Amino acid sequence: MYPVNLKMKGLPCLVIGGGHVAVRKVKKLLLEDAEVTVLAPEISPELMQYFREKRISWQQASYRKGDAKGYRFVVTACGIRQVAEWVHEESLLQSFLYNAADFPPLGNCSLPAAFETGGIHFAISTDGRSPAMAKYVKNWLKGRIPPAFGVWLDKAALLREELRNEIADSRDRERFWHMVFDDEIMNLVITGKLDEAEERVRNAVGCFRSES
Ligand SMILES: C[C@@]1(CC(=O)O)c2cc3[nH]c(cc4nc(cc5[nH]c(cc(n2)[C@H]1CCC(=O)O)[C@@](C)(CC(=O)O)[C@@H]5CCC(=O)O)C(CC(=O)O)=C4CCC(=O)O)c(CCC(=O)O)c3CC(=O)O
Ligand SMILES: NC(=O)C1=CN([C@@H]2O[C@H](COP(=O)(O)OP(=O)(O)OC[C@H]3O[C@@H](n4cnc5c(N)ncnc54)[C@H](O)[C@@H]3O)[C@@H](O)[C@H]2O)C=CC1
Repeated sequence: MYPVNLKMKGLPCLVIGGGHVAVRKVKKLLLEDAEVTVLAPEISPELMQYFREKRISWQQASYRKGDAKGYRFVVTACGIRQVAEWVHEESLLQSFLYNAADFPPLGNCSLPAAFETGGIHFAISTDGRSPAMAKYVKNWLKGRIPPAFGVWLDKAALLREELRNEIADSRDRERFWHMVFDDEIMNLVITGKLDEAEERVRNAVGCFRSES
């Protein structure tokens, strides 16, 4: 498994099937501003609502061989093996990403249980062995990420831009960031002593600047 973050904005995506699994995949794609087409003879009320609001296109049909052509990300969620086999063959010929939600071994990628908090993205996968466990671990982790992490990320991102020019050497920058994210400073962050943590970082910046 090779984790990767995909930019989906405007990407033509096809979801085959219109039941509850399709709804979950469509929702995630819409959150990323993908261009979504659903292909199914019947769709659930939730998808019908998206269709009426023009947030998705709907091809009211059963899948025919070749229908995936032109799409960059394709999901099968109709539970029909023949359809998944066709899409599998097409994914090999046309190199699109294929999430086989109904027959996972035929696809070339899967979706993790994911969440974002304070600008930090988490993705949990069990490599298809127990999606329910991935969901549980997601919720377990969600409740354990200190809100201060998000505040600290904002500070770190600003400092990172600032220091790119101020600490000339890339190795020094690397050493600096390892120091910022050590347990001592992060424990200050976690216990809400953000001002103290920031002061330590700023002092350290001073040292690095005078060294370089
Ligand atoms: C391989 C994979 C392919 C893919 O869909 O990408 C896949 C496959 C299958 N899932 C099935 C069942 C369930 N899936 C869920 C839920 C989720 N499934 C998701 C991902 C994945 N599911 C990929 C691997 C993820 C990993 O590596 O762990 C999540 C994480 C992400 C998402 O879908 O967006 C999302 C949680 C979202 C969240 O909350 O964040 C639940 C629980 C529920 O719905 O509450 C159940 C019932 C309980 C159970 O079976 O565990 C079945 C039918 C099995 C059968 O017939 O019995 C198959 C097909 C099969 O296994 O053959
Ligand atoms: N990956 C995942 O997270 C999960 C996957 N599954 C699997 O996903 C599949 C779908 O599950 P549900 O959404 O609950 O099913 P469902 O029965 O609610 O929906 C099936 C949909 O496929 C459409 N359909 C039927 N034949 C079609 C065809 N030839 N071409 C295009 N669309 C067609 C139907 O009109 C319907 O909209 C099942 O195989 C199930 O085992 C189930 C749970 C979770």
